[in-house]
Amino acid sequence: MIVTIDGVAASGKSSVSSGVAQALGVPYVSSGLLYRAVTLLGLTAGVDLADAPALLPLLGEVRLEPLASGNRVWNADTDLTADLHSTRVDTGVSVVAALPEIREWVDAQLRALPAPLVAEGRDMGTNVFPHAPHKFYLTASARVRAERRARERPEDIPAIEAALTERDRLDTTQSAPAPDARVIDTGPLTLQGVIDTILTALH
Ligand SMILES: Nc1ncnc2c1ncn2[C@@H]1O[C@H](COP(=O)(O)OP(=O)(O)O)[C@@H](O)[C@H]1O
Ligand SMILES: Nc1ccn([C@H]2C[C@H](O)[C@@H](COP(=O)(O)OP(=O)(O)O)O2)c(=O)n1
Repeated sequence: MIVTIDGVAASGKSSVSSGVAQALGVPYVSSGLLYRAVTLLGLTAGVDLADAPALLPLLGEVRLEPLASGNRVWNADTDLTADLHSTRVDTGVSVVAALPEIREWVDAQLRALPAPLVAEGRDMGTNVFPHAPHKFYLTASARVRAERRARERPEDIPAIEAALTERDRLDTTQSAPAPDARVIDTGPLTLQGVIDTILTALH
Protein backbone atom coordinates (compact mmCIF):
# COMPACT_ATOMS: atom_id res chain seq x y z
CA MET A 1 0.00 0.00 0.00
CA ILE A 2 1.19 3.51 -0.81
CA VAL A 3 -0.20 6.66 0.88
CA THR A 4 0.69 9.99 -0.74
CA ILE A 5 0.73 13.24 1.24
CA ASP A 6 1.39 16.29 -0.94
CA GLY A 7 1.02 19.98 -0.18
CA VAL A 8 2.45 23.47 -0.22
CA ALA A 9 5.65 24.53 1.56
CA ALA A 10 5.62 24.06 5.34
CA SER A 11 2.06 22.72 5.35
CA GLY A 12 3.11 19.90 7.69
CA LYS A 13 3.85 17.19 5.12
CA SER A 14 6.89 15.64 6.76
CA SER A 15 5.61 15.84 10.37
CA VAL A 16 2.23 14.43 9.35
CA SER A 17 3.79 11.73 7.15
CA SER A 18 6.09 10.66 9.96
CA GLY A 19 3.13 10.37 12.36
CA VAL A 20 0.98 8.47 9.88
CA ALA A 21 3.87 6.16 8.93
CA GLN A 22 4.68 5.40 12.56
CA ALA A 23 1.03 4.61 13.30
CA LEU A 24 0.91 2.29 10.29
CA GLY A 25 4.32 0.77 11.07
CA VAL A 26 5.71 1.60 7.61
CA PRO A 27 8.51 3.94 6.42
CA TYR A 28 7.87 7.37 4.93
CA VAL A 29 9.86 9.12 2.23
CA SER A 30 10.38 12.85 1.95
CA SER A 31 10.93 13.62 -1.74
CA GLY A 32 11.76 17.26 -0.98
CA LEU A 33 14.89 16.12 0.85
CA LEU A 34 16.24 14.71 -2.42
CA TYR A 35 15.67 18.04 -4.21
CA ARG A 36 17.32 19.73 -1.24
CA ALA A 37 20.31 17.35 -1.39
CA VAL A 38 20.84 18.06 -5.10
CA THR A 39 20.72 21.78 -4.28
CA LEU A 40 23.22 21.48 -1.44
CA LEU A 41 25.65 19.43 -3.56
CA GLY A 42 25.33 21.94 -6.41
CA LEU A 43 25.99 24.89 -4.13
CA THR A 44 28.96 23.13 -2.51
CA ALA A 45 30.44 22.31 -5.93
CA GLY A 46 29.87 25.87 -7.17
CA VAL A 47 27.68 24.63 -10.02
CA ASP A 48 24.93 26.71 -11.68
CA LEU A 49 21.71 25.34 -10.13
CA ALA A 50 19.91 25.54 -13.49
CA ASP A 51 22.57 23.36 -15.19
CA ALA A 52 21.21 19.80 -15.02
CA PRO A 53 24.13 18.19 -16.96
CA ALA A 54 26.53 19.68 -14.37
CA LEU A 55 24.38 18.55 -11.41
CA LEU A 56 23.69 14.94 -12.46
CA PRO A 57 27.33 13.71 -12.11
CA LEU A 58 27.26 14.87 -8.46
CA LEU A 59 24.44 12.42 -7.60
CA GLY A 60 26.03 8.99 -8.17
CA GLU A 61 26.38 8.17 -4.46
CA VAL A 62 23.32 9.99 -3.07
CA ARG A 63 21.00 7.73 -1.08
CA LEU A 64 17.77 8.39 0.82
CA GLU A 65 17.32 6.43 4.03
CA PRO A 66 13.54 6.26 4.62
CA LEU A 67 13.16 5.84 8.39
CA ALA A 68 9.71 6.23 10.01
CA SER A 69 11.16 8.61 12.61
CA GLY A 70 12.77 10.96 10.07
CA ASN A 71 14.51 10.55 6.73
CA ARG A 72 18.25 10.90 6.23
CA VAL A 73 20.09 11.66 2.99
CA TRP A 74 23.62 10.40 2.47
CA ASN A 75 26.27 11.25 -0.10
CA ALA A 76 28.49 8.14 0.12
CA ASP A 77 29.44 8.12 3.86
CA THR A 78 28.51 11.75 4.53
CA ASP A 79 25.16 12.46 6.21
CA LEU A 80 23.79 15.62 4.50
CA THR A 81 20.55 15.76 6.50
CA ALA A 82 21.42 18.50 9.00
CA ASP A 83 22.36 20.93 6.21
CA LEU A 84 19.26 20.48 4.03
CA HIS A 85 17.02 23.09 5.70
CA SER A 86 19.33 26.09 5.52
CA THR A 87 18.07 29.36 4.03
CA ARG A 88 20.46 29.08 1.07
CA VAL A 89 19.08 25.63 0.20
CA ASP A 90 15.51 26.99 0.58
CA THR A 91 16.36 29.81 -1.81
CA GLY A 92 17.90 27.61 -4.52
CA VAL A 93 15.80 24.46 -4.38
CA SER A 94 12.95 25.61 -6.65
CA VAL A 95 15.43 26.21 -9.48
CA VAL A 96 16.70 22.64 -9.16
CA ALA A 97 13.14 21.25 -8.82
CA ALA A 98 12.18 22.84 -12.14
CA LEU A 99 14.72 20.73 -14.08
CA PRO A 100 13.11 17.75 -15.87
CA GLU A 101 16.34 15.70 -15.70
CA ILE A 102 16.56 16.15 -11.93
CA ARG A 103 12.85 15.34 -11.50
CA GLU A 104 13.44 12.10 -13.44
CA TRP A 105 16.36 11.22 -11.17
CA VAL A 106 14.31 11.88 -8.00
CA ASP A 107 11.31 9.92 -9.37
CA ALA A 108 13.55 6.93 -10.12
CA GLN A 109 14.93 6.93 -6.55
CA LEU A 110 11.39 6.95 -5.15
CA ARG A 111 9.94 4.32 -7.47
CA ALA A 112 12.79 1.97 -6.55
CA LEU A 113 11.64 1.87 -2.91
CA PRO A 114 9.58 -1.13 -1.78
CA ALA A 115 5.94 -0.63 -0.68
CA PRO A 116 4.31 -0.22 1.76
CA LEU A 117 5.27 3.39 2.38
CA VAL A 118 4.02 6.92 2.90
CA ALA A 119 5.43 9.35 0.31
CA GLU A 120 5.32 13.13 0.75
CA GLY A 121 6.12 16.06 -1.52
CA ARG A 122 4.37 17.92 -4.32
CA ASP A 123 3.69 15.38 -7.07
CA MET A 124 3.58 12.05 -5.24
CA GLY A 125 -0.12 11.58 -6.02
CA THR A 126 -0.09 13.03 -9.53
CA ASN A 127 3.18 11.91 -11.08
CA VAL A 128 5.26 9.50 -9.02
CA PHE A 129 2.55 7.21 -7.58
CA PRO A 130 -0.59 8.02 -9.62
CA HIS A 131 -2.13 4.64 -8.76
CA ALA A 132 -1.76 5.05 -4.97
CA PRO A 133 -5.09 4.15 -3.36
CA HIS A 134 -4.90 6.85 -0.65
CA LYS A 135 -3.99 10.46 -1.50
CA PHE A 136 -4.01 13.58 0.68
CA TYR A 137 -3.11 17.22 0.03
CA LEU A 138 -2.28 19.60 2.90
CA THR A 139 -2.90 23.34 2.82
CA ALA A 140 -2.83 26.25 5.29
CA SER A 141 -2.60 30.01 4.84
CA ALA A 142 0.88 31.42 4.23
CA ARG A 143 0.70 33.27 7.57
CA VAL A 144 -0.09 30.12 9.55
CA ARG A 145 2.69 28.23 7.83
CA ALA A 146 5.16 31.06 8.46
CA GLU A 147 4.20 31.17 12.14
CA ARG A 148 4.87 27.44 12.43
CA ARG A 149 8.19 27.63 10.65
CA ALA A 150 9.26 30.64 12.73
CA ARG A 151 9.30 28.30 15.72
CA GLU A 152 12.07 26.31 13.99
CA ARG A 153 14.19 29.12 12.50
CA PRO A 154 15.78 32.38 13.68
CA GLU A 155 13.92 34.60 11.17
CA ASP A 156 10.91 36.83 11.57
CA ILE A 157 7.44 35.79 10.44
CA PRO A 158 7.00 38.31 7.56
CA ALA A 159 10.36 37.29 6.02
CA ILE A 160 9.48 33.60 6.23
CA GLU A 161 5.98 34.24 4.84
CA ALA A 162 7.43 36.13 1.86
CA ALA A 163 9.92 33.33 1.16
CA LEU A 164 7.22 30.62 1.43
CA THR A 165 4.89 32.53 -0.89
CA GLU A 166 7.66 32.95 -3.45
CA ARG A 167 8.55 29.24 -3.26
CA ASP A 168 4.86 28.29 -3.69
CA ARG A 169 4.83 30.46 -6.83
CA LEU A 170 7.99 28.89 -8.26
CA ASP A 171 6.73 25.37 -7.45
CA THR A 172 3.22 25.87 -8.89
CA THR A 173 3.74 23.62 -11.93
CA GLN A 174 4.36 20.43 -9.96
CA SER A 175 2.16 21.31 -6.97
CA ALA A 176 -1.41 20.75 -8.24
CA PRO A 177 -3.41 18.35 -6.04
CA ALA A 178 -4.30 15.01 -7.60
CA PRO A 179 -7.98 15.01 -8.63
CA ASP A 180 -8.55 12.06 -6.30
CA ALA A 181 -6.68 13.57 -3.32
CA ARG A 182 -8.51 14.57 -0.16
CA VAL A 183 -7.58 18.20 0.59
CA ILE A 184 -7.09 18.99 4.30
CA ASP A 185 -6.85 22.58 5.56
CA THR A 186 -4.45 22.10 8.49
CA GLY A 187 -4.91 25.70 9.71
CA PRO A 188 -7.50 24.92 12.39
CA LEU A 189 -6.01 21.53 13.30
CA THR A 190 -3.22 20.40 15.59
CA LEU A 191 -0.52 18.17 14.14
CA GLN A 192 -2.11 15.16 15.86
CA GLY A 193 -5.49 16.31 14.52
CA VAL A 194 -4.18 16.11 10.94
CA ILE A 195 -2.61 12.71 11.56
CA ASP A 196 -5.86 11.40 13.09
CA THR A 197 -7.91 12.77 10.16
CA ILE A 198 -5.75 10.79 7.75
CA LEU A 199 -5.69 7.61 9.86
CA THR A 200 -9.50 7.74 10.15
CA ALA A 201 -9.82 8.10 6.37
CA LEU A 202 -7.57 5.06 5.89
CA HIS A 203 -9.76 2.79 8.02
N1 LIG B 1 -1.47 21.15 12.14
C1 LIG B 1 -0.37 21.68 12.68
N2 LIG B 1 -0.47 22.47 13.76
C2 LIG B 1 0.61 23.01 14.30
N3 LIG B 1 1.88 22.87 13.84
C3 LIG B 1 2.05 22.09 12.78
C4 LIG B 1 0.93 21.47 12.16
N4 LIG B 1 1.41 20.79 11.12
C5 LIG B 1 2.75 21.00 11.11
N5 LIG B 1 3.12 21.77 12.12
C6 LIG B 1 4.48 22.26 12.39
O1 LIG B 1 4.79 23.09 11.28
C7 LIG B 1 6.16 22.96 10.97
C8 LIG B 1 6.33 22.62 9.50
O2 LIG B 1 5.94 21.28 9.30
P1 LIG B 1 6.74 20.31 8.33
O3 LIG B 1 6.29 18.93 8.65
O4 LIG B 1 8.21 20.59 8.37
O5 LIG B 1 6.14 20.77 6.93
P2 LIG B 1 6.58 20.44 5.45
O6 LIG B 1 7.15 19.05 5.44
O7 LIG B 1 5.31 20.56 4.66
O8 LIG B 1 7.59 21.48 5.09
C9 LIG B 1 6.73 21.94 11.95
O9 LIG B 1 7.33 22.63 13.02
C10 LIG B 1 5.51 21.18 12.41
O10 LIG B 1 5.66 20.66 13.70
N1 LIG C 1 7.92 16.06 -4.92
C1 LIG C 1 8.51 17.24 -4.76
C2 LIG C 1 9.04 17.62 -3.51
C3 LIG C 1 9.64 18.82 -3.39
N2 LIG C 1 9.76 19.63 -4.47
C4 LIG C 1 10.49 20.89 -4.39
C5 LIG C 1 9.61 22.05 -4.06
C6 LIG C 1 10.16 22.63 -2.77
O1 LIG C 1 10.43 24.02 -2.91
C7 LIG C 1 11.46 21.89 -2.51
C8 LIG C 1 11.64 21.43 -1.08
O2 LIG C 1 10.51 20.68 -0.70
P1 LIG C 1 10.24 20.25 0.82
O3 LIG C 1 8.97 19.50 0.81
O4 LIG C 1 11.45 19.64 1.42
O5 LIG C 1 10.16 21.61 1.61
P2 LIG C 1 8.98 22.54 2.08
O6 LIG C 1 7.91 21.73 2.66
O7 LIG C 1 8.54 23.23 0.83
O8 LIG C 1 9.65 23.46 3.03
O9 LIG C 1 11.50 20.79 -3.41
C9 LIG C 1 9.21 19.28 -5.67
O10 LIG C 1 9.28 20.05 -6.64
N3 LIG C 1 8.60 18.08 -5.82
